[in-house]
Amino acid sequence: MSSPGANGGAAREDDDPTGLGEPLLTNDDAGGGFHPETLATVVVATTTTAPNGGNAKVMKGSMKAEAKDDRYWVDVHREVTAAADLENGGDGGRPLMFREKKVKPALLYPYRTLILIRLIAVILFIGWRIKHNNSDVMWFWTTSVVADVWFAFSWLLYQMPKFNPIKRSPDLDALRQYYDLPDGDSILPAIDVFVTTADPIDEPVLYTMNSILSILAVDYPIDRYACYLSDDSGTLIEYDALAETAKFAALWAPFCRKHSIEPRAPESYFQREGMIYNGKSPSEFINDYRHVNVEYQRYKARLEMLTSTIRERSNFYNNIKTTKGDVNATWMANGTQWPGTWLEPIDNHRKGHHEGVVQVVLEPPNGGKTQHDNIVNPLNFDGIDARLPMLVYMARGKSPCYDHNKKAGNLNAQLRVSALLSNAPFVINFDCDHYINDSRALQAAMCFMLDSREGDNIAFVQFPQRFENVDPTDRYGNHNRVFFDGAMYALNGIQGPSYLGTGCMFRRLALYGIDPPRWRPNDILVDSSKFGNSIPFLNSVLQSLKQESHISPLNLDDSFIAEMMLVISSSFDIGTDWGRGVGYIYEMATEDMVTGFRIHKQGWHSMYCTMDVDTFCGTAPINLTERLYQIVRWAGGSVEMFFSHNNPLLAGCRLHPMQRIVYLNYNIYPITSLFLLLYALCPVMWLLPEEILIQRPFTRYVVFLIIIIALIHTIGIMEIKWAGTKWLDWWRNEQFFMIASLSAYPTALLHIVVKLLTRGKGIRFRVTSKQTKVEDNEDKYAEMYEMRWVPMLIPAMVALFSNTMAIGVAIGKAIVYGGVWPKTQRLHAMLGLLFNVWLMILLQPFALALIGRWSKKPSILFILFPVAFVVFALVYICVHVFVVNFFPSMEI
Ligand SMILES: O=c1ccn([C@@H]2O[C@H](COP(=O)(O)OP(=O)(O)O[C@H]3O[C@H](CO)[C@@H](O)[C@H](O)[C@H]3O)[C@@H](O)[C@H]2O)c(=O)[nH]1
Ligand SMILES: [Mn+2]
Repeated sequence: MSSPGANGGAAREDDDPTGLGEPLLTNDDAGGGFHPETLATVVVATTTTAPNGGNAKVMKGSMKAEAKDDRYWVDVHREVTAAADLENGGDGGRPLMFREKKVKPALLYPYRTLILIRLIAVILFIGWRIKHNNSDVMWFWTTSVVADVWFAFSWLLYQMPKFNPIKRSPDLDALRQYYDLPDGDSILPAIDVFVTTADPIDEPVLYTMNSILSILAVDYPIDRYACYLSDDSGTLIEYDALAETAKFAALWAPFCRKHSIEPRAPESYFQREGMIYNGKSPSEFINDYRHVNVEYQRYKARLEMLTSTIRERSNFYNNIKTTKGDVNATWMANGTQWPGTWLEPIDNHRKGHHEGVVQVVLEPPNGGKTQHDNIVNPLNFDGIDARLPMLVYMARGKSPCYDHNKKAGNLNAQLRVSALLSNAPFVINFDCDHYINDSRALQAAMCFMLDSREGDNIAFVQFPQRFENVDPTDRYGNHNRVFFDGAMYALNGIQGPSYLGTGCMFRRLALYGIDPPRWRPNDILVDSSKFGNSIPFLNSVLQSLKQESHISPLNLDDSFIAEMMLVISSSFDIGTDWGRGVGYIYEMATEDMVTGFRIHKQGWHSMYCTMDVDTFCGTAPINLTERLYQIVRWAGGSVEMFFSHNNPLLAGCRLHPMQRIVYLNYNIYPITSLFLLLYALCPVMWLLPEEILIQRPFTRYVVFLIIIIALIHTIGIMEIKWAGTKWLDWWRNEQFFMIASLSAYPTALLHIVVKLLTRGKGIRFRVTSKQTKVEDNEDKYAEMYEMRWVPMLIPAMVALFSNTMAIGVAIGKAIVYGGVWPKTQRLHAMLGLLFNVWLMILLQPFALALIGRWSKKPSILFILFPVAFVVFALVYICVHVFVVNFFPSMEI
């Protein structure tokens, strides 16, 4: 295993810090050999000028990240005897490789009790409302009681599965002990790593390549994993970029291994400041760093030039190789025509209509230490493994006649190509904008897959999604911690987390629709009606069943290439089980949730893995409209699932009852928005001349509401304690639920209704726009301040506007009538306003979005809103005076 320890042993331990001109560290330890583990804290930081003119802060000390606040968790000790282990399907000799924690009883029991208390309070409340069916508007009363019943029901579905949260973390030492051989080799199983990209413009190549670099430099036996990039645009840019990346990786990967660099995505690495040096060659570090940084800048420049490089090259070849009048082809560097999309698109060479492409960019390492004999490395990589894993570019074939099934189709094509080339028993997939932030990631996932207790029953190991481009106040709730931590820890205590689309390692067999060991029949049908018509692929499935894999020297002869073209052709899936019972599931806007569901319903388990350092990191849409589009897709996909054969109510008995409730909750939560929409428009009642009350006695009603809302918040506060999130995360979640309820959720529901009525297509997968390059001086969050108008924003606009107006009118009315209103009416007005203000606070991020660049100072709302209230109050008073004088019979 190429762990830092393994490499470092052979690396030179030259600690002389003076070579840098300034002392790097002043610690007694330094003289007698540097032991990073023993240095508790950062020692001394020094600043050297990096070649690009920026400053590279270098620190030395322990990388041991401080353990996150574990005050609310206790260890679960599960002693596993060899016999029990065998019973569980283990091999009796394998160690336990992950640790489990559960919430401390001192927090867990009060938490559960409060949930029960709230449930009772809600039942009493609804009972009370039904008993006192006194309202000024009967239809509204009825609707609101139905709404309250719905709220209670959906909240219960949401809260119930959280009765037993579990936190799991990998034990990497145990893994090393068992899988590292004394000679430095390793017997870890093979992994196929997938990256998907849809387009080089919408998804900047630099992000994708950073993701690839982080994979090529990951800490896993180099000959035991392979990396596949599947490019849905089929452009030569992605392929050439990958070739450039392979060249740069020959420098980057050994540099990372030598100096234990984290993270191993260079763009993020070079941007981060104050990193702690944890490698074993500090004296060579600054020099190496400078060199690699210069090379990285050059590599980036080459990536940026790619379009023009390809254009010039193509012009050259078109001039010499084709006669006038011929179409202008796009040419590869080796002088052959690119089979995919061309710069000047024509039929068969345009996006959505082209042949499949598979190009092996890096062959599997041959076992020797030098893979790139032709590349002379100027740095001293003695004793460092400078090899790179196998790297493959692919683009599936596309034709206008067939549905491509978006990301799911892309991943399935990757599954098949990798089956032919490497057929690893485990696969892990990444979105192109997510990279490995902790190089131990793949080992971490393995700790779960190979654990002797439950390993064999685990279909997938999901890691949290973390984002690095989000503004510090997380205005649009992008971090989604309530979901990624709260909800996922909770699922960990049942059958396991749902699949979240990226950063998830699968057992290949589970993706193939094979049952977990407990339920696996003796003879499994592997035939073409299920898996498609390719004999080599069917053979690979049989091999997988025997847990065999091969990353061996490739024999890319014509028949093999033809076979690869077959399995990625646009029609290969037709008439097979792909996208239904096999692979990632089609026909849903969110392939992730439904794929996870399909696997869970077969009885497989999944695990949620968290580490001290964020394992993976990605980007999120920080523009409100983009964010809402994403929500429409997620919500739409969740509801769509209910109306498909993947309805959780129809799933067999292998699905845990609580897990069923979890999926049911995913299916129905967007419906809640319809009732919220209704309540949000209530303030319009202020515009009516008379006092209108939904429920009488109104004061008691509001008191009930306050108690129930306060209980939600108290439960929320307890939840953030065990989930380890911040109060702001939770609050943003509340706010964003309201905003989405007035925009994205109803839109998603509308889509589904139209789909069901017209039997048409569902919500399309609109690729989330990625932040394009930000110039140094430019505002990093410029995207956030940009308002993009779309019809889906209308309900939220109306709610915000009518609330503002209602508060203004209410103030006007209080001024006009305040003196004559009876005391109870004054109280009612106060309580009603409380509701308005509450809604406004929830809609605050939306209000900020509306004012665009002005929202750079969010406190401006404290001026804008009062001004609006005063204006509306004045308008009301004027209208009132006008009406009183000229239309005395009217009342307003
Ligand atoms: O036709 C397509 C469309 C998308 N993708 C890829 O799918 C990934 C995710 O797309 P993105 O637009 O970034 O979606 P997000 O909203 O950011 O993705 C979230 O939501 C998706 C489900 O809706 C999950 O699949 C993702 O993992 C999850 O991060 C990217 O790598 C794309 O390249 C394709 O390969 N082909
Ligand atoms: Mn994304």
